[in-house]
Amino acid sequence: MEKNPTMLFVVAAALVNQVNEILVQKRPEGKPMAGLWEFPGGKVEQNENPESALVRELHEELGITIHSEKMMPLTFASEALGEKNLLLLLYICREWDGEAQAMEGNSLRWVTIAEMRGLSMPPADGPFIGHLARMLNDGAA
Ligand SMILES: Nc1nc2c([nH]c(=O)n2[C@@H]2O[C@H](COP(=O)(O)OP(=O)(O)OP(=O)(O)O)[C@@H](O)[C@H]2O)c(=O)[nH]1
Repeated sequence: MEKNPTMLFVVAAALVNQVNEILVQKRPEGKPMAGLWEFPGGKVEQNENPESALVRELHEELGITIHSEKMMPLTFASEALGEKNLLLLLYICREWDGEAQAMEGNSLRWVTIAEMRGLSMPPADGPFIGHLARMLNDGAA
């Protein structure tokens, strides 16, 4: 990471419940892209790998525990973000311990794919919806 300080590594999870709804959270006021709905997650810190960053972020944000063997890489997005390039890794996860709660006060919603299509989300997330739709319709996740 030190060799490429312009790259912003972010991990996020599509948490899917038993009725194929996906958890999204609203970006809080005061943060860039405030008010947009996003997948829970955040920046990978130095000396962290993506999976441990995701475990940490979901615990901080939602109070749940996920296990790395239960998270499957789904797809990624690469996009200019200010002076940096965002590399956003999306995982899909159907099993975790605990019940998701808004630990940081963000609004949370469980939405269907159809509902997700109607939400305002960060630009990088747009293509994720089609990937998720295919995955859930195939019954592969
Ligand atoms: N978590 C998350 N971040 C996303 C998504 N899509 C997307 O463009 N991002 C971008 O990825 C970056 C994640 O930063 P963040 O501010 O949430 O990260 P963080 O929790 O580590 O925040 P912090 O800087 O306050 O510690 C933001 O620039 C955010 O806009 C998404 O679906 N989920």
